[in-house]
Amino acid sequence: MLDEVADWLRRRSWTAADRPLAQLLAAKERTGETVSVVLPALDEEATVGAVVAGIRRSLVETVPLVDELLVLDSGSTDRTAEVAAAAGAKVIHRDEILPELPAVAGKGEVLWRSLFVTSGSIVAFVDADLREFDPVFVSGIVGPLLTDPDVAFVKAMYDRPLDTPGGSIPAGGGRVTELVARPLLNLHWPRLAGFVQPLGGEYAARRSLLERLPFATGYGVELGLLVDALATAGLDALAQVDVGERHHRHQDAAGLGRMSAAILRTAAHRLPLDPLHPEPTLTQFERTDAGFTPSTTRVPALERPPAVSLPEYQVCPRSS
Ligand SMILES: O=c1ccn([C@@H]2O[C@H](COP(=O)(O)OP(=O)(O)O)[C@@H](O)[C@H]2O)c(=O)[nH]1
Ligand SMILES: O=C(O)[C@@H](COP(=O)(O)O)O[C@H]1O[C@H](CO)[C@@H](O)[C@H](O)[C@H]1O
Repeated sequence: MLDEVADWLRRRSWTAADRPLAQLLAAKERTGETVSVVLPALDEEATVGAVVAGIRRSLVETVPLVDELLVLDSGSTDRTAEVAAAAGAKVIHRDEILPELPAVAGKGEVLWRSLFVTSGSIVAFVDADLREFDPVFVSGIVGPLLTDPDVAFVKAMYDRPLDTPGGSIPAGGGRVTELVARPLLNLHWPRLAGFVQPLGGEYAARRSLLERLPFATGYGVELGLLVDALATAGLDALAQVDVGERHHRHQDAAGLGRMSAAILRTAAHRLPLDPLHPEPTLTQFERTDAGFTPSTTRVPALERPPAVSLPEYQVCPRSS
């Protein structure tokens, strides 16, 4: 892990408890910041209501942390819109936004379009397929943006069990994160190796940053925004907050394959042109009593030349 990342982990990695709600409300009052929460939703009738109700009850009605709560309908064919509206969200269909620019399918498409129909100086994105949702997912990621003017982009970090019909497998979730995104970032953007959940769907940022970034229209949006936020705002403007444990609906291997392809394409579009690091490493994280503890291992990079290029190579007669 780069020294810069180890230092970043000490300065820009927090827990939600580090900023009590009262502190956030006072900061919001003082700074005049406004908060929009956006839920991208494609056929989420089973879960969107509880997520919306949780945010509305805790962060709109009980305390005025959230000023705008929007469900962006990504072309649902179920009752997502009705359920979300009944729970108290504003609901806008992607086709209602920029009709002269026909919408394409994808999560990133609706996150990008949400910027045209929201007004908060801070925008927080929250998946609509979350289960056991806790409003701290929102207050945790919004907190640093209210109290630290130097921070512009905040990712949630959490334990990610894999919930199966047979039970919950601790740390089994985040499969594309562990198999695709984390290796990609460590190899090509090692300054982002400190992010525990680089693909997490819960993150918040200043509008003044988001409006200057391109949005990959598909599942590459999280990786693209993280890489571009680093390039645009610098590592010190990025942060992460531990908000506990995340449960969500899991896709099958085929779905994760399509997601991985989108992420790899988004990364390929941004690959830095500088030479590959001669001794790359991979930093992974484990939840311990001290929080998310990093462990770094070397990535084998040595390649042997073709055998024929060595004089020692004699074409040995094939043994019968
Ligand atoms: O084309 C899409 C794909 C996904 N989503 C939403 O984006 C969030 C994350 O998508 P998903 O749950 O499929 O990703 P996963 O969490 O499985 O990686 C969910 O609220 C989806 O409803 C969306 O709005 N449009
Ligand atoms: O992190 C991951 O590996 C994937 C899949 O998670 P699971 O293996 O189903 O827990 O989930 C995330 O990735 C998507 C692409 O960035 C995001 O859009 C989702 O919000 C996030 O859940």
